[in-house]
Amino acid sequence: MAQSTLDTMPGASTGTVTVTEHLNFWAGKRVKPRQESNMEPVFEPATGRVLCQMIPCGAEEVDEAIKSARTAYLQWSKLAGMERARVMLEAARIIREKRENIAKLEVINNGKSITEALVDIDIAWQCIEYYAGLAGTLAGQHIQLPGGAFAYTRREPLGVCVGIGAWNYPFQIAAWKSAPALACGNAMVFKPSPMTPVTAVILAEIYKEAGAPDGLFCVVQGAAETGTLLCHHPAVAKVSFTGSVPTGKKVMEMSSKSVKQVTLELGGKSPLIIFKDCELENAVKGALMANFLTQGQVCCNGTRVYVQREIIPQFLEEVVKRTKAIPLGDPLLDGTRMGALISKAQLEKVLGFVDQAKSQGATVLCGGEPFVPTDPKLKGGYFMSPCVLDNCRDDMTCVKEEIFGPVMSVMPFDTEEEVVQRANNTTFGLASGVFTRDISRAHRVAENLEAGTCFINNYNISPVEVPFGGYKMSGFGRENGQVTIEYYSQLKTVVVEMGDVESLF
Ligand SMILES: NC(=O)C1=CN([C@@H]2O[C@H](COP(=O)(O)OP(=O)(O)OC[C@H]3O[C@@H](n4cnc5c(N)ncnc54)[C@H](O)[C@@H]3O)[C@@H](O)[C@H]2O)C=CC1
Repeated sequence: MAQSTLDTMPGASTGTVTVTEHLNFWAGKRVKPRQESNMEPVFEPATGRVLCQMIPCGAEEVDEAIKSARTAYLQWSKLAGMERARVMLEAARIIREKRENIAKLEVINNGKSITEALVDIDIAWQCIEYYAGLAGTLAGQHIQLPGGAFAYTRREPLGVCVGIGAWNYPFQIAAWKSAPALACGNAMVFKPSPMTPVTAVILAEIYKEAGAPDGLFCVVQGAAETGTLLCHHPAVAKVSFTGSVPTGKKVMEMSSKSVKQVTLELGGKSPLIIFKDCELENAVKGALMANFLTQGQVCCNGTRVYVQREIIPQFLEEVVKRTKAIPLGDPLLDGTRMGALISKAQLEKVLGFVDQAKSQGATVLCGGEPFVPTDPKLKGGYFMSPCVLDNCRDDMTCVKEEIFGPVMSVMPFDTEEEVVQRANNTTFGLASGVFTRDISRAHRVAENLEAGTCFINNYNISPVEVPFGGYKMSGFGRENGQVTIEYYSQLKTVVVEMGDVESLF
């Protein structure tokens, strides 16, 4: 067998890798794409080189993948939870074994730093391990009825589920969606973002190696057209989507045609509120964690930073000092803490937001410019210096819209009541954060913020045991935590008569 790209990772460095293997996966193997004429180049963000070609799946291929998933589902759904758990635990073990190679390939395709990618891969196997633990606990209820009759409920899978992923956490999203799906007895067909096609197929290989039936986790490549085929397919029971609000709305609309269940993880413009009684150093660290992970391309980022007026000077001084010190450059080097944005278009879009902020009256305290590393191989990369904007107002575009880049907007506030009202004045509601030493205030603010998550005295930690998802236009349904079992299963009621039928007729 030819050496896989993953096996070449130990010696790989930025600018050296080309992926030529097939990136579709169903019926237990990688599948050659049919329509090479529609291929699109995929770039390595740190260099701007072509990493591979993404060749979208058409209707026949989507149909084949779904049929293959359906076959696997019929077998997998009949296993006991503990039997499914065994396969999933083995998959988690294999990911742990290959974590460094998977993380490296993720960096080459996504541009984030290796330090972060390793965390992403760890969260991926932890998620699979967590749901493996829950697989054996799925159970129904027994309900006694008059005359010895009784009913019981069974928690059953939905069938073939579709996962549609974004490019910011390619491998982790595939794990977050497949782990609860598989634990409940479903099969999944996953479509990664066309910009990050290379690691989901590795997860498919790992599930197979772990003993999953052929077809249990399939990967189809493609963009909007392939996504549309998946959302319209009559044999699909559920779509779990991560991405932008406009696409999420389309997914919901398409899924409604055949009444498919939907989970939507959409964007955000989350508020981070810093009170003057906070522990300032932690608040500063929290603000950096809330804004600069994955070059700021994180849906739950706390990009509207509200700081109580009295501490604004100290806060800004410290935040700017630390932002300027973020090591930016080759994402595969251990010391790097910020890599390249996903694409040239994304870089230009983010720089455009900074220009617009300036024209609307914001002050750039640092960054916000294209960054050209000294290493010649990175000259074509999509780097920008992380940016802190001061003198922002709630009506500015940079404060209202999701930028999806390393841009923090800072605004003063005076009172708790005022800041909570301003924080909630958005159509989004994914996350929020508060820094204060006053515990009553912390819990009161958490209660009053309209968001799916509120971090108290920290930001952007996402343990797999904890539910994650949005309020308002940030979506619905949850990922992670016990509750997600409910989004990948359905309840059947079985009513049992022990006596004679009392017929009215
Ligand atoms: N909140 C989040 O987690 C994310 C937000 N975004 C935001 O969205 C912007 C655009 O990024 P995109 O990757 O283009 O996001 P997108 O929402 O268009 O794409 C997300 C996924 O949906 C698929 N898709 C696109 N059109 C579809 C359709 N009609 N039917 C089914 N699937 C479809 C894409 O191929 C991709 O796999 C970013 O600049 C960012 O602001 C992007 C990614 C993640």
